[in-house]
Parts: sequence; C-alpha cells; structure tokens
Amino acid sequence: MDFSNQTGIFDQLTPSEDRLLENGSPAQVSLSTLQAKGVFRAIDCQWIEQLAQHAGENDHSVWMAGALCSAYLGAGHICIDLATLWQMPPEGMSVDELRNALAAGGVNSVQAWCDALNASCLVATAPNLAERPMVLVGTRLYLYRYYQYEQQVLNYFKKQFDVAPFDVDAGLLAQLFPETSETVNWQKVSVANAASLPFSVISGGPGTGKTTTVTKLLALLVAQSFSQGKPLRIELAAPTGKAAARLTESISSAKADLPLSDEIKQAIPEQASTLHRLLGSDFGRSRFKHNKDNPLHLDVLLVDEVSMVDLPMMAKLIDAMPPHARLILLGDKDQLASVEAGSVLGDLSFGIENVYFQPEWAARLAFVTGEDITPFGNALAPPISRALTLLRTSYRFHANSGIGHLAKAMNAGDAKGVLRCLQSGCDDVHWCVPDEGQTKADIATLAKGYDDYWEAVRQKRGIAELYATFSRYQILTAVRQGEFGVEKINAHLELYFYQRGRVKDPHVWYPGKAVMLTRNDAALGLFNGDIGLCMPDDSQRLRVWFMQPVGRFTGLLPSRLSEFEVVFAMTVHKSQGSEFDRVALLLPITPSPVLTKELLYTGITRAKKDVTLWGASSLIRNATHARIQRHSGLIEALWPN
Ligand SMILES: Nc1ncnc2c1ncn2[C@@H]1O[C@H](COP(=O)(O)OP(=O)(O)OP(=O)(O)O)[C@@H](O)[C@H]1O
Repeated sequence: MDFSNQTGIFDQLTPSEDRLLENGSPAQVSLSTLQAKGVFRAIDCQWIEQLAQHAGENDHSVWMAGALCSAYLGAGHICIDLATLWQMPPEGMSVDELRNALAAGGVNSVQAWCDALNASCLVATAPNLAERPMVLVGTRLYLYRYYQYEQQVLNYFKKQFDVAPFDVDAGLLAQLFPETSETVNWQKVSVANAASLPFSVISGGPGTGKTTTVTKLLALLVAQSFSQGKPLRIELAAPTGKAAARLTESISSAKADLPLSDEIKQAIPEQASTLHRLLGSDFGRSRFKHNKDNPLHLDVLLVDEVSMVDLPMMAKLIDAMPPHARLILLGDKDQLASVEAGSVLGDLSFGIENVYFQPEWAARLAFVTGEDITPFGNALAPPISRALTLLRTSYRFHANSGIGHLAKAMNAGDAKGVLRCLQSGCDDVHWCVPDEGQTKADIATLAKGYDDYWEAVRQKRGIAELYATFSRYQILTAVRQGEFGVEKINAHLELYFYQRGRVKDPHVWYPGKAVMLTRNDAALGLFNGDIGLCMPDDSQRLRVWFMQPVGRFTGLLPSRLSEFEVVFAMTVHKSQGSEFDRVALLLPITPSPVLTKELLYTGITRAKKDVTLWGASSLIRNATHARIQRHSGLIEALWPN
C-alpha cells in the first residue's frame, strides 16, 4: 500500500490513547504479553495494530519494531537502533524473548529484521523517503514525523556551516572584556565566536557566566549594528515562564554593569518570553502561528535553558526563524534532557569536552580576541564544533564550595568523590541517610525550611516579599509516586502544616497555599510550571497570585484555575530553569531507573547556597554511574569521529 498521497493519515495514526482495536493478528499475542509485563504501553500496541491492520501488514517483526519505536519515543528517544536492541532489548524483555519472538516470523538477524522492514509498506527507506508511518535509516527506525523533525534540525545546523563568518569589532570586544589574565578568557572567546556566526551554542554549568557572557554578546551586536546604521530586532526566550522570568532578571542586572553607553544598554532587551508565546501558541494545536510561511520578526533570537527544549519544539523554532536571523542557544548540557523526546543540547554538544575548534577557526578567534587559543585547535574537530563554546569556571561556587565540588564529581560519574564530598562536612552540603527500615520521609525536618515563609504569611507580608521568601527554599523529589514521591510529600507537608496550625483546612484554599500549574492556560496567559501563592486581596478575598513579566503580580480567584498541584515539593524535572538558595533533594529508598547522574546533578545545582541530599549511599553511588542516553541520529551526523 502506498501512503504517499494520504496526507493526514499519520496525524490520525500517531500513537494516541483514545484508539482501541479489536484484534486480529498472531503478532498481537506476544505484544499483549509484553504489554502485560510493562514493556509496552497499551498505546504502543494499539498504534501499530491499527496501522498494520489498515495496511494489511502481517509481518510480526514489523509489528514488534513499530511497538518498540513507539515505546522508546514515550521514553524520550527519537528512534530505536535495531542493532542495539538485538543485543540489549528494553527492560523487562530478555534477549531470548526478543529473538524468539522475531524468529517466529522468520527473522534471525539484525539484517533480516532490516530486510523485513525494508519490504514493509509501513516503512520508508533511503533514498526513497516517501511519507510512510516509519522510516528506516541504516539500523535506526523512526516514526516519520520524528524523522522529519530530526532532518529539519540537522539541515538547519548543516546550512549554517556554509555561511561565511561575520566580522567582529575587536576594539569593542576588548572594551567589553578589559581585564587580562594568563589563562584563556573563554567568555571573551564565546562572545567572539557567537558574534562571528549565524548559529551558536554557549554551554556552561551553574554560575559560569552564561548570562554575563550573552549580555556582552548582545551589547557587541547592538553596538556593531549602531555603527552600521542597521538597528537589530532582538528577542529573548526560554522554555518555561519561570526560566523566562529568570532570564529577564539576569539580563537586566548584567546590563547594568556593562562599560557601554546608555543608548546601547537601552537597545538590549530585557523582557524574555516563553517559546510558546514567542511562536504564537494556539494552545491545544501543535502548529504555531509563526512558522516557515510566517517567520518571526527578528534579527537575533537568544534562547536560554535549551536543555529543556525537545526535538519537536527545536524543529518548530528553527522552522520559524527568518533565514537571515541569528540563533544563540544557551544552556547547561549536563542537565536533565527535555521531558518530551530528544536531547538536542546534549547531542549538539556531545564531544565538546575534548574537541575544541578546527585549527584555522581557532587561529581566527585568537586573532579577534587576542586570547592564546591556538593550542585548542584540533584538526579532527567536526564542523559543528565551530558553533560551540563551553564555559568551565564557576563564579558562583568558589574553590572550596561543597556544592561546586559535589556537582563536579556527580557530573564526572565519580561516585567516590560524590560520597567523599557528602561526608566532608562542608558548610553548604548536608547528607541525611535514611535509617534502616525507614519507610517514610522526615516531614518535620523537611518542613522546617518553610518556617520563614509561614512567618511571612502570618505577618501578611506583601506578595512580592512572600514570593521572594517562598522562592528561597525548595524540596525536590526524584520521583512522583510512592512515599518519597512528590504527591505524598506534598500531602504530608500540608497535613503537617495543618497540625501545626499554619493551615486551617488543607482541603480548601488557605492563605499560604502554594500551587504550580500543570497546563498552559491561554485565557489566563499562564504557563505550565508557573507558581502561584494564595493570599487575600485588599477586600480579604482569597486570590492566587502569579508573577508576571517585570515583577508584576496578577491575583486570580482560585476557581479560575483548573489544572494545578500543590508545590511545597516539586520534582527535579519541574525545577529545571529555577534556582533556590536552599534545596532539599529527596531520593526514594528503593532503586528507581529515574535515579541518574543527570537527575542528581540537576537537583544539586538548583541550590545556590545550601543543599541537603536525602538518600542512601548505594542509591547515590548507582545514580552517579547511571547516565541518560537517548537514541537519535544527531550525534552520528554531527560528531562522525
Ligand atoms: N568573568 C567573571 N568574573 C567575575 N564574576 C563573574 C564573571 N562572569 C560572571 N560572573 C558573576 O558570576 C555570577 C554568575 O554569573 P551568570 O549569572 O552570568 O552565570 P550563569 O551561568 O548565567 O548562571 P546560572 O547558572 O544562574 O544561569 C554573577 O554574579 C556574575 O556577576
């Protein structure tokens, strides 16, 4: 069956919970067994069953590959690699189980599996990439739409490699970085690099000066555009409302320190929006107002917290970029990847730790910056390396900072170093090990961190002060479910606050109740992840107050909020893009696949001044060694060596 003319069929037939099928093929037998074991979700089986029945595809190995592709997508992978799966099937499925299931349909090797997929009307293969539900590239199998997203992103990156570099005003650069040092000033190199290119990525851990650096970059671009008489339209964006608010705050404070005229400073925007807002979200529709046919009206776009941007969003963003515009991406490549599929920042900066620049590019940057970076030339550096710079020195965590050391050891996968740091007695790092047989979290100790907040609520402090006080402390959980999951911890905290007389009735709205939205709300102009605090207004009516751009607050009647959850504790995933003075990071007591180096690193680095890690040494050790690896074709295409 040829699907190429059936536009729309894939929209109907992408995995979606609401379609159930009566069954019909022997393949369903093993799929449902695997579903019962938790290897597949119902949606994975239903999706491939519906497609295969529609197309009359009876090949068992195609059914299996389709279900695997859908299941892996659900876990954040862009594709599956059949060769990898052949050796290492998903958790819950043994090698024999997979191979026996495939052998029943006559498939006895990876090559035979690829051949079966090549022969299927459900699968497109290079060079004939007709629109079919799945695409096979070598041994990688994609859902068609995700293959398209990946190609869109890759084509954009590759196109940028051919653009002739822009001139950089070395005098202005020197003015922005007046200090001299014996070591390379990577912030200066990053600015020179990004100013030379239409597309660049600046990555760095917490407090390495990413915002300081891009503010100087924007200043340089603005100053250059003034001297050319061509003012620039610059936009700032971030994936969440919280991250956008932080970017606004940090750019405005970094701007104040610039050694440049007020005219230039004023031309640097401060106001950042969410990516959804920038692209013109239709809330509920996957297409944005801005796209290739209606590009964004800008010359420069800076996006912060890019680790949180998933592949579909990146593809849509790139689609909406006007061809002449610059894209500057900022983020910490070591943080948790996006909630949805892909790890674009991680893949882009895959080899950045060891590879620097191609020698001629290093020489060019050395000339512009006056920094001795020629030793960092590397003939093996792939073209993508030119777009990337990594800031390594943290100015937030001084040399003796426990948080700094802990984050570094975690990132390096150095479990001994992590445990040593936890035991070292540093002022800013604390470790609470659960007692033998302990089954519940120590709510009283965790709740202490909110004493200042409850005092501010009691004194009926202004909402800005309350918000600031609340934002100083956060309990982070690794998981959602179970005794140590975010839901139970929040419930226990509310009960504890009730028992202490801070909350009159935890089942209704009360002064001090803190909530996080779990869905974008177009009508209210609020976004998933926005935090609201409940306090009475001047007429003593309870309202939930949300911080709006430029530090304003909007108070909404609680009845207007539909989807939200209490947020005295939040998951590490939800905390991305936020920072707090003090963090309590709570691990479950039993092993969980979500406990990875990236999760712990992200949780620890949300703390600016003080972190308490709650968890057993065995779990911490295992997590330090566990990495999140998401399959995609980006690394192979961008980092061929
Ligand atoms: N070259 C530098 N020398 C001294 N201090 C610096 C330098 N660069 C940045 N800082 C200071 O370090 C702190 C962190 O800088 P900045 O906010 O730019 O880092 P960041 O990487 O954006 O941080 P975050 O992790 O919060 O996003 C700020 O107080 C800033 O003024």
